Amino acid sequence: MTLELEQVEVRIPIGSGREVHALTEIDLVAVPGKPHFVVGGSGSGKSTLCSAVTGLLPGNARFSGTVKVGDLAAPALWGQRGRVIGVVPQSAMTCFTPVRRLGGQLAETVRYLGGERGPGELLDVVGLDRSALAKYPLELSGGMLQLAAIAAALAGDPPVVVADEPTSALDRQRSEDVVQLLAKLAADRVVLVATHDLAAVRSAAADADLSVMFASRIVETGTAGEVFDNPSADYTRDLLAALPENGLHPLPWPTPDLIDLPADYRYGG
Ligand SMILES: Nc1ncnc2c1ncn2[C@@H]1O[C@H](COP(=O)(O)OP(=O)(O)OP(=O)(O)O)[C@@H](O)[C@H]1O
Repeated sequence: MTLELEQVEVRIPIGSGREVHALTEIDLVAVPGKPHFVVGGSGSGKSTLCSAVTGLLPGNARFSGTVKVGDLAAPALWGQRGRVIGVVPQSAMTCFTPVRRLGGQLAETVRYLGGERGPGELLDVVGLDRSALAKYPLELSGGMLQLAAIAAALAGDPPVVVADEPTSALDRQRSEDVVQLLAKLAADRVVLVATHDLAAVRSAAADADLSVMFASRIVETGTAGEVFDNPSADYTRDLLAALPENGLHPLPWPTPDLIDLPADYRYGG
């Protein structure tokens, strides 16, 4: 099953007739077999794109366009969160209650979603030792907790998994481990990952698909290796040059806030 976005737009009213142009003319196709990463600067729209897929947009957001998995399109798709779309949150801490052991929480999630794999099998899939089942969330490290959150996202056997900044609380090595795990999980399901962590994508998943966002639009899509070695958009070139390992050159053009953004706004003015 394929995840497809066609001409998706999201506008968020902020009062006095003004609105944030959070997503504009988004076309994206993510397929099983390789992960699809979405990268871009802060405020470019990565999280909103994830939310447009998972149905977790702000209540007052105006959505238009098509988001579908196979024949199931939003908004009906959004009602199948957990079963058709598994969600890995930015902070793993927010998806578990601190007062119950991990095993019970995972078992309850599996039961609720009607999943076929039990908590132990789910931990096997993400490479977390089964001893974690007897622990409280606060007894697990940040990296272990993020793996547990990925296990929870798989509890309903969804054909699509969406992860919004799954490495933002992790150090370099743990980030690469998580990106590698998500790439592995993409072998037989769609995996869409929003991240600012270009370095982790580069080192862990060079044959992944990559979309680059700037100011609410996707400005470039290709395989990660191609985009890193031969970027076609000016914004991608400048973003890569701004990485610490490339000399930390600041972006020469400003990043706009997205309030009432003119329709013809493009990087470089
Ligand atoms: N609930 C909201 N109300 C108003 N504006 C919002 C809301 N949520 C997001 N935005 C705005 O939408 C735009 C896109 O935000 P989004 O969080 O999707 O970007 P991002 O690329 O994920 O950024 P970051 O990497 O900083 O998380 C930003 O201008 C943001 O301020």
